[in-house]
Amino acid sequence: MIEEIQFYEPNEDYGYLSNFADSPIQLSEVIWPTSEHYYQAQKFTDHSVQQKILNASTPDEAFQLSRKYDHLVKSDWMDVRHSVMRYIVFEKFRQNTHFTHLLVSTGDKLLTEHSHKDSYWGDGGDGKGQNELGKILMEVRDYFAQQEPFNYVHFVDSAKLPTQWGTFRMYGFVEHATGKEHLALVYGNLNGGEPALIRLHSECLTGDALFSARCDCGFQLSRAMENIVNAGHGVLFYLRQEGRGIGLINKIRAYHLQDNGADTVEANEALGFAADMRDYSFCKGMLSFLNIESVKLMTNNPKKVKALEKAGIHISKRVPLQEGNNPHNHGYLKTKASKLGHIFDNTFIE
Ligand SMILES: Nc1nc2c(ncn2[C@@H]2O[C@H](COP(=O)(O)OP(=O)(O)OP(=O)(O)O)[C@@H](O)[C@H]2O)c(=O)[nH]1
Ligand SMILES: [Zn+2]
Repeated sequence: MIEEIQFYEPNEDYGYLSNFADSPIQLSEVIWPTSEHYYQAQKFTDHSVQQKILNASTPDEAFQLSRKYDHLVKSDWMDVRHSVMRYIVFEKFRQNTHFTHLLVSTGDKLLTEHSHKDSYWGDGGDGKGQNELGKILMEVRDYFAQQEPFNYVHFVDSAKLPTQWGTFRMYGFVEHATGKEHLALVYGNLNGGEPALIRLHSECLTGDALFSARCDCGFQLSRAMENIVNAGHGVLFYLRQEGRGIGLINKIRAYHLQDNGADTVEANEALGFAADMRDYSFCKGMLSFLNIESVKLMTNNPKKVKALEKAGIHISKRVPLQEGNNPHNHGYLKTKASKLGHIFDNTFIE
């Protein structure tokens, strides 16, 4: 495992850590294009110089301008520059939360600005520099790693997932509280402005992978993915909540009780579990990572709607997902309606 992350150019790996990364920061009425613009402008008391730097078209130009006016740098700059840098790096991550998720996902790795030109903010290229910018970034990371929604999950990696309907981008997250590995299958562009069509799909190995007809999960999973592709954009969150949170082996024990006449709620309770053990709060971390605030939610389960609303997500619409009714799961569906509050059209389960 890499223990050190070296960064420098904004367009390279981990470029978001650079002060040159495109990350608008609003301070009172002013929007600074990057933390570099702000940092360079603070060297001067002359307002016209500050304006020129603010309006620089690139962080590089902002840097060059501060060199051009070097003779006007305020006398106490060397005393205050470190606190200016810490302030603006904190604000950059406070206001650009996707970067914050990425920063937190670096875990406890050493962050080093690998700069041949700067042995104060960087490592001097030979590793002997002070790396003060890296130290600030690690401080900021430790702070946000304790804050919601960054403390729920951390992003690890993503990859293409071609399917029969279309190619999704699969994002892998690890839930801090349980260590469980959850997925977000993203399709299309989520930044189009309209609410994303999403599904919170609880893992059901028997239904999702073993073609079980005793529940509706597998039928719902395929339909949900097809709906997302047809909609042009959306996310299927695949949540490791097997057995409504009791796990696969306990679900088999519950099925065994159901084979002997118990219903899906009675079976859970006979095993000492609540009817539904799932908690969706960690989804807040994945939704925030993807910058999702308003959704159309494919579900028949009002509890999921409430869970997302509690997480501060706006549900613009609940989209029913009534699939796979068959003689083997008819009783199960009726119990979900009568005991777990699921909403089905009469035509679906009568
Ligand atoms: N304990 C238990 N879990 C079950 C049973 N049947 C399916 N599951 C699990 O229930 C979860 C799916 O939940 P459902 O209640 O079917 O549907 P839902 O996800 O709450 O609601 P929808 O979003 O409308 O699908 C999966 O984790 C399944 O493994 C059962 O009889 N007992
Ligand atoms: Zn199932």
